[in-house]
Amino acid sequence: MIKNMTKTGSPFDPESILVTAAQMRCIEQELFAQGLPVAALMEKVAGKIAHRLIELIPQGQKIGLLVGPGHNGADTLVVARELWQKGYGTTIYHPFQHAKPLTLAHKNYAHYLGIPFCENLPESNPCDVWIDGLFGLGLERELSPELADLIHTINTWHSTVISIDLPSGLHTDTGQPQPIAIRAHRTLCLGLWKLGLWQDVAQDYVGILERVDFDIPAQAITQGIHTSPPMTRLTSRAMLRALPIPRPPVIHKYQCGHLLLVCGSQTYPGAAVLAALGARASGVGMLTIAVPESLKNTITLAVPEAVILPCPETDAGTIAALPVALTGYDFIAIGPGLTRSAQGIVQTVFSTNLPILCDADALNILAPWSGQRPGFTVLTPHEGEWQRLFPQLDLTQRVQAAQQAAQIAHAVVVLKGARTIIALPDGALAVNPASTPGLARGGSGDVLTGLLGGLLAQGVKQNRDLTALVQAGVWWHAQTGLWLAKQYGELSVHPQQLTNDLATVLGQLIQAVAPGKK
Ligand SMILES: NC(=O)C1=CN([C@@H]2O[C@H](COP(=O)(O)OP(=O)(O)OC[C@H]3O[C@@H](n4cnc5c(N)ncnc54)[C@H](O)[C@@H]3O)[C@@H](O)[C@H]2O)[C@@H](O)CC1
Ligand SMILES: Nc1ncnc2c1ncn2[C@@H]1O[C@H](COP(=O)(O)OP(=O)(O)O)[C@@H](O)[C@H]1O
Ligand SMILES: [K+]
Repeated sequence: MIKNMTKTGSPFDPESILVTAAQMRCIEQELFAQGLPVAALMEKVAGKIAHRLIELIPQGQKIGLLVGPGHNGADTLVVARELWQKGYGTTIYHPFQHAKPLTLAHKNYAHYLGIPFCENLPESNPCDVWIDGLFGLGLERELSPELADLIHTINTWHSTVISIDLPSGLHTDTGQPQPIAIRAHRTLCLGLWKLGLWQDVAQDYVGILERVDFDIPAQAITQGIHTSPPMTRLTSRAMLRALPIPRPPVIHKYQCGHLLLVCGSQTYPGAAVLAALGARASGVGMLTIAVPESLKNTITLAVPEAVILPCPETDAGTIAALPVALTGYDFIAIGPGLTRSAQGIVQTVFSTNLPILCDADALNILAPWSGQRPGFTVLTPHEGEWQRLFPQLDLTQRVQAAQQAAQIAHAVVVLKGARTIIALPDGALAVNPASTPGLARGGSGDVLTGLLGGLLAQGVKQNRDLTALVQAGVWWHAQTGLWLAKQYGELSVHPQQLTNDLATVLGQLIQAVAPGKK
């Protein structure tokens, strides 16, 4: 019996929680309802922001502070006061006629202190650093042309911009600019990570992402998020609870899972090799690879430990049929390099109730998606495959689209990209927060398919949390790319290199989080 789909990420590790604007508001309201004065929270939060800014900004730098009408602006006024009193040259830009009472109070006090105010931006950039406190999670409509203009000007000045909570103009939940947004060098996100900051579209705006923790009590977090399926951000701590899959001293290879990979064609023999090498890196106990019979030698040379299933092939060199019954395998991964003419075997595998992962051409053959299958199913589309699979789901809202697809297909949907999203049928969502554009090349996904297939074969055999392994595999794959990019540059992240380094990089990742652990 396959273990129920559950989520990783401790419920109270703030680093792993993603919230919408509405959830953050709910959490804040709980704090205020339980007696924490709004102004007290603001002082605490803004004090922490100011402390961080003093670490980041050398004395003597001229600082411009963009102050909005709400509490994002109020935070920034408190920061302006603290920086001013520490001797920084600060100027406040507050192009608003109205403001919330607390914002007004801090504005009056800043005037009383003699901090210079300006209504409008000057022609040329007067500051070394800008603090962006125009809007945070309260942005509720498109920016007016005047405000869009102001943001455009700041962006054209290319000076250092540090955004408070979110880059102003960015939608808190979708990460979409409304219609423009500050391009920050660094974003100091307050309290809990906002969902929008981790979307592909936001990556051009957020810069370096830091979270300013302000000790939100666990019960307030629970109260704010318990009514919706959890949304988590994959953290090393959580992922290393699932990886590496424990391997007791007395174990034999079949207890480490048996994966069947159905892949390859004469057109794409390499996809089968890369997927097989990805599976090897996963530690799977037994690997059987079904390929067109003409590829048998190629695969054997590349992956001598694999059992090859030479399949009858079409004139075009694609798999015509599977020569055996699909029994004895713990998991099946199908797709890499099949070409779209392998409909027969995709339907054969799909119509079983076995646990499977569909990638690449298996997805193209199953597109557009219809129906559900009883077995545990993982789909790993990139945006191109997505458009064929779920043409009705709007990809500009990646989060909602992934959640809807997971429910429609009753599958774990891995929507790959710069920030890969993993959605579950129950609506739970996880985002992989770090990767490298070095992975944006053909073959990276084939490696991921093999890696996930191998992990899931082990997971099924040992009755582990399969969705935790999908998340951990996505994280591991991206972290290995990131490690290579940092060590040797982005061009070093080619798929073969990835397969060579997955296992050793996992060892490094473990050492970084838990020195001494094997
Ligand atoms: N946990 C947190 O996130 C905390 C949040 N705080 C700050 O409070 C912020 C949220 O404060 P608010 O709810 O006041 O929201 P904002 O400060 O983000 O701005 C909302 C204000 O801007 C106006 N507004 C919204 N969209 C507009 C548009 N397109 N054009 C012109 N005006 C627009 C609204 O009418 C409202 O007055 C957070 O982002 C954060 O900076 C802090 O007070 C402390 C804790
Ligand atoms: N810009 C990017 N930044 C980080 N990771 C990326 C980026 N583009 C793609 N990736 C990752 O690289 C892999 C590409 O997979 P895929 O598109 O399926 O490759 P292929 O099908 O050619 O093997 C995915 O894991 C994806 O998350
Ligand atoms: K902001």
